[in-house]
Amino acid sequence: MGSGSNNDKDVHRSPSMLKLLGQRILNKQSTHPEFLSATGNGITPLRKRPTSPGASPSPGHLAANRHKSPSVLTKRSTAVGNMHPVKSTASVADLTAHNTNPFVAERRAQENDDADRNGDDNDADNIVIPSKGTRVHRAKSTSVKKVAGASHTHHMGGTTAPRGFATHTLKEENLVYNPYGVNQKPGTVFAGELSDQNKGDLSFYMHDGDSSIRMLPLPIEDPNQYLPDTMKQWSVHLIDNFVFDPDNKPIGSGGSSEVRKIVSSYRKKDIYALKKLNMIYDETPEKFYKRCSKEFIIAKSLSHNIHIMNTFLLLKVPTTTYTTRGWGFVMELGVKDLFELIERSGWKSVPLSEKYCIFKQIAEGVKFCHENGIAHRDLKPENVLMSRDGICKLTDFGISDWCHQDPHDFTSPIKMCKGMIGSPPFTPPEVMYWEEKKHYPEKLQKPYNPLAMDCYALGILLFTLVNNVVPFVESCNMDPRFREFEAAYASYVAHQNPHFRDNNNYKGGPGAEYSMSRNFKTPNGSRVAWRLSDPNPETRYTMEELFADPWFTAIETCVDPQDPQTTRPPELKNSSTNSGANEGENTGDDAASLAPSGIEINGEPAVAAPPQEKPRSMVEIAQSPNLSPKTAKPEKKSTPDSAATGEAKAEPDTASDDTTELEPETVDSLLEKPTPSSTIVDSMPTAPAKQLSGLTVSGASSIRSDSNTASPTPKKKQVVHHHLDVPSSVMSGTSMTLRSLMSSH
Ligand SMILES: Nc1ncnc2c1ncn2[C@@H]1O[C@H](COP(=O)(O)OP(=O)(O)OP(=O)(O)O)[C@@H](O)[C@H]1O
Repeated sequence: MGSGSNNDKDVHRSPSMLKLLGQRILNKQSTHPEFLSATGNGITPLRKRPTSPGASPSPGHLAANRHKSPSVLTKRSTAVGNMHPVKSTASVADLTAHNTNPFVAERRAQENDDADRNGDDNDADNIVIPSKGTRVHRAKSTSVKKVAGASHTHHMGGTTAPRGFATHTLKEENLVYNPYGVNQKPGTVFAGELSDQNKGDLSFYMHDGDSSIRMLPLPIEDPNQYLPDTMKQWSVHLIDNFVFDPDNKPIGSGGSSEVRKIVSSYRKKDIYALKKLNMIYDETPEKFYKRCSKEFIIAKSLSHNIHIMNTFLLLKVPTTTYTTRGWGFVMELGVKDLFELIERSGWKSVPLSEKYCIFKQIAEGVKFCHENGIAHRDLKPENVLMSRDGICKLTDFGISDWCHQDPHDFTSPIKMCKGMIGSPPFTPPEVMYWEEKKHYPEKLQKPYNPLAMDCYALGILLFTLVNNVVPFVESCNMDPRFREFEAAYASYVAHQNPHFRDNNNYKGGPGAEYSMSRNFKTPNGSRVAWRLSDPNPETRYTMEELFADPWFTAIETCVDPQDPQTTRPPELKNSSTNSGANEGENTGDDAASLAPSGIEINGEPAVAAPPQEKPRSMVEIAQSPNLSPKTAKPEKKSTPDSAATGEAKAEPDTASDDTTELEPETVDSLLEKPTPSSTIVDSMPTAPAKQLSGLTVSGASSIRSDSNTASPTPKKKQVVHHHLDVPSSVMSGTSMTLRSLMSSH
């Protein structure tokens, strides 16, 4: 970016910039540096970008705002005035279009029809690329028109695209009260379809069975119906073995989920994250189940690597004070995500060696995904979680996909993708061409390699880690900053380093005269970032090339990628579904004897004695809802005390103390029954919350030095870096703001 330095100068001295700063400071919109964005002035703030079509240009990086509905964020950001209208991140609608789950047989003929109509963006019938290396596109015989049509499937079928999707700035959107606090996206009934007469009528939200309501109809499906045999679960109800954390605040939220802490009913120190999944747009329940089960299958199949967030269970979540009924993942609990670290003012002072360590850990996670036939497709700081011992772990496989034409055969060719997915600017230009709103000529919309997409995101992540800001808002030539980058790239290769893109050429990359390279301090790090962010996917670094790069291989990390996962899998003692599953057949009262075969958690059998019987499906239960007296309940209800000590078997519904043990209960009634918060709180241990709150506070003490509360046999990691020790000095907001802006590029 030859002109980059001049531009940078202008940025730093621009009177309009100072004026803008003054306005912002006076308006007290925020004292945080990244809140002060400047369009076109070369400063691109880091903003949380949910993978969502309704993603607003939100100041979503502020912790306080992160749990609020996008509607609120949109309003706020509009008020901020000059903030970039950050365009849509990948469409949540894409999630539905990408929900092909090879493990689920088509359940309805109608569903088949739907799939055909929508097309599958992942279909790559005649598009072949060798798994290794050459990145050759052989154009499909499909007409351009058809390809373009396929892109519409990413937006819920073109004309049926939800309102709000095409208008990312959502100017017309009304602020709508969301009684659940769940992350309803603009374009759903809450923002787009709510008729006037319904506004303000809270009962409207509580209705069930109306297709426009984002609530699953009863009965909630049994997750086992959607899982392959090897992943079938003995227990499928959250309340069988977990309780909500008394704190009960969401710890994160995304375009289609809300994340809360839950605790094992038996071990108060075993704290997990519950990713409660929400329906999106006009998604049908069937599509919701397929989408979520696909995400779970991918996440779980990858949960054997230290750099992947461990996902344990896919469970039915009841309606409680804090959640609506549905499905949720039980996951390893992260302390914070990488976005939260980068947004801290102290991030700029984090030594490069630590940033490179984080980068390498992320790359290890990506490599593991690819080696296991999965493309992540939505890499960004928000989707990198930090464990309590400071290890980086990839999460959110919501738009991930099997990347080989035969998902089970990793030697089969790479399955090329079509359509807009991902989160700008981490989405590469070849994918951005599919963004409908950009109106790129259809001839530019070529099938793309999802692995190259991940490599590009890694490059932008490296730039972001090193420069403390994203390099541009979107990786497309409609973004002036990206245009500069692209031009600088071409110029550098043409005039300064003609062999830059050659294999095994490890000459240094662009130097300090390029603003994006200035903070690397080494042309070798710059080389890796530029090679990964190559706008041309044909010459972009592959993972193999990255892992062969001498600078990259020399990066010291604080964890060995071969280390085992450290989070203890949740203990399961109770299974309310299966306790009635085999009535009349099962002779044993022992819960373990009811477990289906093949259940594994973290590679280990969930129960000792797998039985032969199939778990009873929700359909079967719905047809014959009474539970067998013999197997209906554990023999004893747990008391708060016994739950805390882990001595007694858990009782799923601690509120129903006066219910007789043998009283027939339907799954519907279990799901319908709200869990009174007071009861939950009573039965909750208090220690974990305290310990966790200590962990989340930034400060001098290292997270590593804290005891590992999740694992009974914590593996002591070698302390090399303290990734979680990033101070946030917001106290002198104004000066910090100015200083940050002046030095950010
Ligand atoms: N296991 C976890 N532990 C702690 N926090 C988590 C966990 N999983 C997710 N989070 C938090 O919740 C946020 C949203 O999670 P996630 O990205 O998985 O949801 P999503 O709905 O798929 O989001 P997106 O809009 O990116 O698709 C994350 O950025 C993170 O801050």
